[in-house]
Formats: sequence, C-alpha cells, structure tokens
Amino acid sequence: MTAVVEASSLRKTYGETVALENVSLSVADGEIFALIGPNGAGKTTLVRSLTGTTVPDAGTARLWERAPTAVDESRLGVLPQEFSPPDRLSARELLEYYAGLYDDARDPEAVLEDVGLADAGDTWYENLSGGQKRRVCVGSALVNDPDVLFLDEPTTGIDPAGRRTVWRLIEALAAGGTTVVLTTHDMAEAERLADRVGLLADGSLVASGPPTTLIEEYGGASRLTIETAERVSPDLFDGLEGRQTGTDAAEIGAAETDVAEISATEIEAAEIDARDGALVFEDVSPTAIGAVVDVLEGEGIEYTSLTWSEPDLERAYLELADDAEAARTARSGSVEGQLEGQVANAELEGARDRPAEGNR
Ligand SMILES: Nc1ncnc2c1ncn2[C@@H]1O[C@H](COP(=O)(O)OP(=O)(O)OP(=O)(O)O)[C@@H](O)[C@H]1O
Repeated sequence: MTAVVEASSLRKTYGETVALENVSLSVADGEIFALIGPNGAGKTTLVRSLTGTTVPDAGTARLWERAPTAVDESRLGVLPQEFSPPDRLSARELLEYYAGLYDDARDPEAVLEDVGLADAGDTWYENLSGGQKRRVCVGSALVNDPDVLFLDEPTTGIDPAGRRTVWRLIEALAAGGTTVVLTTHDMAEAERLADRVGLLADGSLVASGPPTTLIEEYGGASRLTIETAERVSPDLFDGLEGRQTGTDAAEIGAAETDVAEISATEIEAAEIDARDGALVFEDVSPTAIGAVVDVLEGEGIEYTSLTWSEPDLERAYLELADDAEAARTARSGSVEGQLEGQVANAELEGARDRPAEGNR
C-alpha cells in the first residue's frame, strides 16, 4: 500500500525539552493510525510536525511525499487539541462557515447530523456543553471531506454514547478511503478504531503495530483480581491440589471434581501477587474463580470485588510505558552515576595533585 503520511527521523526540541527523538513512521492510504502515550510524550508535537504547523529541528515529515505545507489544504482535515472557533456563532453557522472555505465541501446539515448535533444546531458555540463543542470541532475538521484527517484527542470530553457516534463516523470515513491519524488516551478507542497503534514515550516511538499484536506481545495473560478487606498472603493457596483431590468425589459429583482439580492445578501454577489490597492471579481461566472463592470463604476472608480480565491494549500500554519509564530512570541514573563518578574522579585527581598534609 502507498504511504500517505511519513515521518523520518523526526527530532524536535523546545529548549531543554526533547519533544521528539528520531521518530519514524508511515501510514498507508485508508489506514487508521492511533498515537498513544503518556502526557507530554510528544503526540501533539508529532501531529503538528506532520501537518506543517511546527517545523522539526531534524528529519522530514511528508504527506503524499511532499512537505506538509506544500499540500493542497482542501485534501487535509486537522482537529487540533486546542481549538477555539468563534463563540457567537451557532453550531450550524460554524459548520457552514468552515464549509464555505472550500470549493467542494460536505453538506453542513449532514455533518451536524453525523456528529449527533442535529438538535443543537441553533445553539451558540459558547452555550454548547464541553462534549457538544468537541463534536462541532470534529465536524469542522471533516467538513471538507479530506483525504487525510488528523484528529488530536477527538473524543476528549464527549460522553460514552457520543464517543461511539464519533467512532462510527471515523470508521465510515476510513471505509470510504480517508486516511486517519488520531491521538488518544482512550485505549478502548485505539483498540477499536486503529489498524495500527504507535506508542510514544519521552519523544520516542517505543512500539508500533496492530492492537492485537501489541496485546499479544505486551498485554500479559488473563488475570483474576480480587479486592479483599484485609491483606491476604498468596501462601494461602499453596498445596491446593492436594486439598482438592482429598475431597470426596461422591459428595460433589465426578464432573465437579474434575473442574475442581483442573482449577486447583491452574491456581497452583498461577503467579499470585498480593498488591494494594488485592490478590492478583495471572494466567488463570474463569473456571478457577470458584476454587479461589471457596478458599477465601473457607478461611472467612471477605472480598469486595472480583474481576476476571483478558489482556487488552490498556495493559499492553501500561507495560510499555512502565518499561520506557524504567529505561529513562536507568538512563538518567547512569548519567548521574557517570557525573558522580566524574566528580569523584576529579576529586581523587585533585587529592592526588595535592601533597599530603604531613608531607608539607
Ligand atoms: N510550544 C512549546 N513550548 C515549549 N514546550 C513545549 C511546546 N509544545 C510542547 N512542548 C513540550 O514538549 C513535550 C511534548 O508535548 P506534547 O504536547 O507533544 O505531548 P503530548 O504527548 O501531546 O501530551 P498530552 O497527552 O498531554 O497532550 C512536553 O514536555 C511539552 O511540555
């Protein structure tokens, strides 16, 4: 597939802050690419570099193999993170205004409908709720029916139903051939919409790929989390297999005994972690829940919640962000260590140069 959006070895600094460091990526025609990453990771700076609203210090940004500023604006749609249209225009007037900037724009009334604002068309922008304002902004970014659409946190502040409306809209645009680059802190959004996800941390692209691949690689295993009123030692589950096989099969039935044995084996094999008032079992199936609950109830231990979850993008994200943070700490630790070492060496050199007191 043809690359429509390309970044090659981008670097951008603001004073001492390195916002982007050696970032390369390409987004194919019709693809949805989601940028995720902690606050300050460089997502907005990357979007701004790709849309020509900031100039990188090094590297190149390309749209259809051209500098972003050289591209016909009618082919581009950009929703910045901060966007303040004129306040004293209604939602409809705003969309009409933005549509009027292009020779060939979408029908503003249809856009109003698409972003779920058909009923609020006559309300002044300043009187719309936060989520409604964001929807108008999303509408204004796509009113020219762009070939490439950049959306910086499109659904921030939008309620869950409205978010789904915007998701469907983005999906429909992509299905029609629009290439979409979006940033988001909503992992469900990235997982649902994106063909590929790129994770930025500290200005570097630390991972990219289809959500399913990132989840497989970094999302860990299925997890059972039980919040308990008191701290529970994982040792409580030691020797569970022996305890379960000692149960009288006649009492509970052969099939149930099988399930109990399988569950006991799983729990024995699971990694169990006691953290923050919760017991976490890694890599157990839902069938193990009953056996765990039996043990807790047998010991009279109260639990307040019980959650079984499959690996997802949020977990992969947290794992990758943790790794990136650990790498950063190690780097700054080793730099500090080197500096300390240099200071210590310099002091040592100085001490060597100075004659010992007694020799004076
Ligand atoms: N105009 C600017 N002047 C100075 N520093 C800036 C500027 N723009 C961005 N930065 C800094 O660059 C880094 C990256 O910022 P950026 O806005 O790209 O992050 P982000 O990933 O979009 O964050 P968020 O998720 O909070 O929106 C941050 O440390 C930010 O403070």
